[in-house]
Formats: sequence, C-alpha cells, structure tokens
Amino acid sequence: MACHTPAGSAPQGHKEVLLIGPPNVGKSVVFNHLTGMNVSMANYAGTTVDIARGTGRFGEFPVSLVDLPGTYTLAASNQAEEVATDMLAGPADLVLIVADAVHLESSLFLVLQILEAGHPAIVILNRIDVARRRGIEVDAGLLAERLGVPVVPTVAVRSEGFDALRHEVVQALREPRVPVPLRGDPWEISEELCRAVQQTSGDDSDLHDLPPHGAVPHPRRRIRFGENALIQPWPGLLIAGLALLTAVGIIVGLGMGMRQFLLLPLVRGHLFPLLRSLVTALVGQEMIRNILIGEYGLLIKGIEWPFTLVLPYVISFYLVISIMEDTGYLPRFAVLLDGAFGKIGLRGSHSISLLLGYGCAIPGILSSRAMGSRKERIILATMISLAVPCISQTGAIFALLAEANLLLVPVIFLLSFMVMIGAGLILDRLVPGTRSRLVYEMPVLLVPQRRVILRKMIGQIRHYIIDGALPMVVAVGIASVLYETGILAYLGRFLAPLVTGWLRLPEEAAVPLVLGVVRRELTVLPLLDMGLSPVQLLVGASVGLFYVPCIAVVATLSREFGVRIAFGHLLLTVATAFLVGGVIARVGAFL
Ligand SMILES: Nc1nc2c(ncn2[C@@H]2O[C@H](COP(=O)(O)OP(=O)(O)OP(=O)(O)O)[C@@H](O)[C@H]2O)c(=O)[nH]1
Ligand SMILES: [Mg+2]
Repeated sequence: MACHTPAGSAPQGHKEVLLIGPPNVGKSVVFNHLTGMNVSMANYAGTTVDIARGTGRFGEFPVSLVDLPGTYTLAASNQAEEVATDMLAGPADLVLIVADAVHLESSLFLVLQILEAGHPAIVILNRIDVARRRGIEVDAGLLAERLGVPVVPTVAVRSEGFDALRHEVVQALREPRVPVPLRGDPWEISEELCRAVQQTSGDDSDLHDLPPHGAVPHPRRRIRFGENALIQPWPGLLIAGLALLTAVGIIVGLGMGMRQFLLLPLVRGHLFPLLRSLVTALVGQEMIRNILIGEYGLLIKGIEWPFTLVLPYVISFYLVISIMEDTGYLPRFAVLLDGAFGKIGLRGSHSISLLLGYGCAIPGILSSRAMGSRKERIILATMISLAVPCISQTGAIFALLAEANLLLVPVIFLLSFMVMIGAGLILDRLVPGTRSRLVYEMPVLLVPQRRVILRKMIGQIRHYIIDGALPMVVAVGIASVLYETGILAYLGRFLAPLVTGWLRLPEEAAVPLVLGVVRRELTVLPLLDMGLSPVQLLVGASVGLFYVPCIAVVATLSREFGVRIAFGHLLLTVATAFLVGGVIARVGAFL
C-alpha cells in the first residue's frame, strides 16, 4: 500500500474537493491522475481504508483533493466507510461523486444521498469502457439534466475524459451551485433514472453474472459457466490451488533467478571488490575501514541484504499480487475460503488481508478496516503480526534456508500456518465480540492493464526502498558500529543463556535478536554467514519468523487497537518465538 498524506485539512488558500463513491469504481485511479500521486488501487472493494490527500491545480484554483474509502450508503457499516461519511458531513467546496457506469442503479442510489449533503457536486461516470463492452450506453447529458449537476463520462485507467472533468471542476469552483435534491424514495428514483438514461443492447447477461452487492450470485439470474466456476468448490478449489501454486512458483522462481543470476554476480563479482579496494586505499583508520567493509560492513551488508537478497522478492511478489489484484480474482478466492476461515472466527474476505500481509504487515492489518468487526480485526492482526512473514523476511528466509536445504523452506511455512491456525482457534474463543455480517462485493473480472500494474509496482518498490531498505541500511550501519566497538559482543553475552542454552545457537546469534527489533528481516539475515547446521537454521528461521514485529507494525497495532493490545502482541510474539525455537532445537537433537 502506497504512502499518502494523512487527513488533516486543506492547506491555506486551497479549495477542498472530495472524491467519493461506491467501492471499487476507480476513485483512487482518478485521484492519482489528478494529483500525480500513487495511492493503492485494486480490483476489489475496500482498497482505500483511510483518507489520502493530494494537491492539484484547476484553472486559477489550487485544490486539495481527498480520496475517500468507498461506501455503499451513507449509513456507514464499518470503520473505513465512517471515514468517508464523516468527511462528507464536514465543509467541502466541491464533491466529485464517482459513479459506476456498469452498476449504474446502485451508484445512483448513493449519488442521490450524497447530493442531499448540500455540497456543489459533479458526477464522474467511470468505467464506460467496461459498460460499452457489455452493451450498456448511458446518456450522460440526460442524466446531468435530471440530477441537476454536471455528469462527465470517463475511462480513468486510460485517462479518458479528464479534460472535460477539469473544465467542469473549474466551472463549479468559479460558480458553486448547491444541487436541489430529488424528492422521493431514493431506490425508486434511482431505478427510474437508470431506466431513463441507460440503454442496453445485445446480450447483457454479463451484467447479471455477479451482482454488485453480495458474494453469491443472484439465484434467478443467468450465470455464465466461466465466472461461476471460480466460486464453486468444484472446480473452483482446483483452480485456486493451481493459481496459488503458479503464483508461489513465479514469486520464488523469478526472485531467486534475479538474485542468483543477475544481482549477486553483479555485486559480489564487480561492485564489492571495487568498494573494498577503494576503501582500503582511501581509509587509513582501521575501525572506520571495518565499519565500512568489515563483518557488518555498511557498504557490503548494507547493499547486499536490502538490494540483492530482499529486493528481487519484493519485485516478484508485487508483480504477481498486482496482477491478481487487478483481475478481480482475489474476492473469488475469498468466497471459496469462507467456510474454512469461519472455523477460526474470520471470513473468507480476510484472506485478502492475509495475502497483503505477506507483502507487509501494515497494509494487511489496515485493509481489514473495510471488512470486519473488532473481534475479527484483532484475530487477523494477531495472525499477521505473529506468523505471516513479510516479503522482506520471506526473502531473508529463502536466502538462509534454500541454499542449505530446499526442504527446510516448506517446513518453515508449514510451521507458520500451524501457528496461524492455532492463534485463530484460541483467539476466536478468547476475544469477545461477533463475526461481521458483511457481504463482500464481487467485482467484474478484468484483463489486467499493463499501465496499472507498472504504476502499482513502481509505487511498491519506491515504498520498499523508503520504508524497508533505508531503515535496513541504517540498522546495518548501527550494527556495524556496535560490532566494531564491542558493544554487540557484550549484548550477545547478556543474551547468551537464552541463545546458547535454550536455542542451542552460537553466541553471535544474539545479534539478530537485537537488530530484529528495528526490522523483522534482520532477525534472519545476520545468521547467513554463521555456518549453522540444518536444525540450527530451522531454529534461527523460526525464531526470526515469530519474533517481535517491526517498530512500525507495533505503532500501527497501537493506533488501531490501543497500547494494551500492541503490548500483548509483543509478549505473545517473543514467547512464541522462543517456545517454538526451543522445541525445534530439542526435537531436532533426536533427528
Ligand atoms: N476498465 C476500467 N477499469 C478501471 C477504470 N477505473 C478504474 N478501473 C479499475 O478498477 C479497479 C478499482 O480501482 P480503484 O481506483 O482502486 O477503486 P476505488 O474506487 O478507489 O476502490 P476502493 O478504494 O476499494 O473504494 C482497479 O483495478 C482499476 O484498475 C476504468 O475506467 N476502466
Ligand atoms: Mg480507493
């Protein structure tokens, strides 16, 4: 999930313009286009869960544009929707209501409610490309006349319709007009309006394949085999299994390939020898030389770990996830898992949060805002912060285990699943509260767009470099100084009983436990050059896997659920890490 500026209010002299609409209609794509920012967009409901603010210029007006979480109605039913309705209740100079040309009627229902809020408004009629492919034409002129506000048709992913939109925004800011709300039952009006402005031609059965609301297709409506097959246990589960295997295969294969054949030879064969000879020639002072190119050399490990061991997996993971997100397949996968997830107090839709957690825990935890009760969110956050390795950590685990023994990799992931399920089962009984009744929207299946995938990947890689790689470089720098000054050895001796006695690892394996507090993958990477046995590798990897979440994750937990729960997570993760590590060390001794 890309970074965005927090809510706040519009900067002085800026017009406040809100982007609001139902989930998954393309609000964030419109926002990115108008502001030049790169907030997350994906083909399922609930991608945006908080406010993103960006600035742009429309004619003579500097504008502060706000991207809001999607909402079906103004009677908010979850935390993400509340954010949207609260903003609408505040002051705004203009509201851009993004409507879906494919599901016009339900969009109009929301448009009518928003118009009642009494802000000047423009309706953006998005996704007209998909609507046209389905034989749906919407008379935007007539709709504008009936609603009493401008209606601009757009294809946001292809930047179509934005000149007209900019023109209308400038007009609306110059001469703000509060729309006159239509009187009557909003459902009846939207149905009547929809009939009046929408013409369907040819076979419009696609329209009814999967309705906008509800995970299960409407039983009275015709369903095409192709799409329905994905959410029936047979052959849906087989297809899901194959899709998952292919995804893992591509992530691992591509990541390893980039690392082994491209990045490692490049840095180890060319860059490092160059850096070593440069530093040796230029730096006379031994300690500084060692800090730069020694055991934890900033110029060696600070480049090798974040950029050659982890970055390839970040690239391959987000390539695969971006494609999956953009097709709209993930919610179908979620429907299939609903039954299994029900056993651990969750819903199938939470599988999307878990999947995002394999990238980074923070978006995984935040995404549940749009889909769950507090109980479900706590269970999910615990599973993620305890047992879901983020992509950096996965890269580190691969680097540690795959070269020594490829079989150790499935063992560690099996362990992670077991702990995850165990935590779910226990917390379902312990945490008070109910399961949500939320019905999950089923988006239209779309062919992924190269431009969108590229944009998402650039956003994720930039995000990794700023929030992942740079802190890692700083941590390596600190480790290097601590190592060369002997402080690390002192800390190691302090932790020795736990490390050597309980975990049966060499004393120096205390180092990752200290560094891991900063970044999770640092609980694993320093073990690389310690010549550990297979059992010790497994102990080290599992301690690293379950050990404390990154500082940023603890801060997120505390903000979302309170300090008590964040502290509880710290205790739980440390206890689990040492318990599992110690048990493996003892069981391993018999093997
Ligand atoms: N074909 C087509 N796809 C679009 C268009 N606009 C957006 N999309 C796709 O629709 C999906 C949803 O886009 P987002 O911008 O994430 O939607 P959102 O309204 O912000 O969604 P939430 O944050 O979940 O409320 C993405 O996969 C986009 O690539 C469009 O005009 N045509
Ligand atoms: Mg969005």
